[in-house]
Amino acid sequence: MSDPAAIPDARADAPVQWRDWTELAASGSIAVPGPDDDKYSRGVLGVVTGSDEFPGAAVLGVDAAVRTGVGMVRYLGAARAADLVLRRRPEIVTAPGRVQAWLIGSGQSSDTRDEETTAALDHAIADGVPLVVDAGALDLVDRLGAPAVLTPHAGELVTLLKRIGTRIDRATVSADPERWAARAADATGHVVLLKGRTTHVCAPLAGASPRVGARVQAPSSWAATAGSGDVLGGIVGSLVATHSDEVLADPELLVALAATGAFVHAWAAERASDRGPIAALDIAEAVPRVIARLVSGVAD
Ligand SMILES: NC(=O)C1=CN([C@@H]2O[C@H](COP(=O)(O)OP(=O)(O)OC[C@H]3O[C@@H](n4cnc5c(N)ncnc54)[C@H](OP(=O)(O)O)[C@@H]3O)[C@@H](O)[C@H]2O)[C@@H](O)CC1
Ligand SMILES: Nc1ncnc2c1ncn2[C@@H]1O[C@H](COP(=O)(O)OP(=O)(O)O)[C@@H](O)[C@H]1O
Repeated sequence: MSDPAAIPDARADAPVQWRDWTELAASGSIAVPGPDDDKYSRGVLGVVTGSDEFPGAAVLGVDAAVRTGVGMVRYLGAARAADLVLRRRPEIVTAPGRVQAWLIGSGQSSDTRDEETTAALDHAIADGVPLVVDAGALDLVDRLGAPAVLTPHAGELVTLLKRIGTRIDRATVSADPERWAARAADATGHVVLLKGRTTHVCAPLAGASPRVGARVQAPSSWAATAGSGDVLGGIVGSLVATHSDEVLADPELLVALAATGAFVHAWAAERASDRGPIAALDIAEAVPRVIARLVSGVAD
């Protein structure tokens, strides 16, 4: 149970203007390549995800990122995961080099992080480009200097808040996700995307109040399947990499990009599902059709 006495109230519950994220809103966050573009100008996503324990998460995130429209993905995570990523996606580059954004943490655990992964995460955090921080990298939140989106599920949000002295449980988060997503954004100073049937994206308080939050309602719950969040990480990572300069100029843009990622994920799940069960990779496979509809504005 939550312990109200443990909740610091100084900046608590500053107002948020919640906006339901629509197809029209999402269509504004898709970068369409032009005649002068090449793979680098479109944006490169650096990825440090997966581990010997959870190599599949790396495959899922990378596959989703490629299908969301990034110019290139550099995968710089664990060796076993890299083999699997290349088997699924020969387009991926495993050589180090410049990137426009990083996706870190999916399929990792801070408890079992090896030296190689630690070094790769250190590099990503020091790189100065925007980050998408998932699962097993959320413990690094205090070290993030560049603009970042944190992508916890309710359990991970509980852990995030515990680190700043707020002791609540998962049920408390689920009962009032708007409040706790906003609280986590303020506590960390980063945009927070709290996953669920309704996904809440909230910016930290920075000057003007109320700040903007975005809500994405999934049309069904078939996306609640293992690895689905790893796919979401790849989608959001791709959107951030393709808008890196804009994010560095205005970090609040991460709210629109993250909400668009959640929108694309929810509707890709819907398309893949056709009212039946789906696997996480099915969601990734349906992403291009959802993006095509967003950029054409035409229903098929
Ligand atoms: N293919 C891949 O590579 C995949 C990789 N993945 C990666 O795995 C990492 C861990 O992420 P996660 O969210 O699954 O675990 P975590 O946040 O520790 O929460 C665990 C909570 O769940 C609960 N719980 C467990 N079993 C339960 C049960 N049968 N029935 C009911 N409850 C059960 C458990 O409760 P407990 O057993 O302690 O009571 C605890 O509260 C992460 O890096 C992610 O990216 C995933 O995306 C999956 C696909
Ligand atoms: N009941 C639900 N209805 C629709 N989508 C859901 C539901 N529960 C979770 N999701 C979505 O599924 C994904 C689950 O992510 P996560 O919990 O990180 O799973 P995993 O770690 O297995 O990848 C998120 O995108 C979340 O928004």
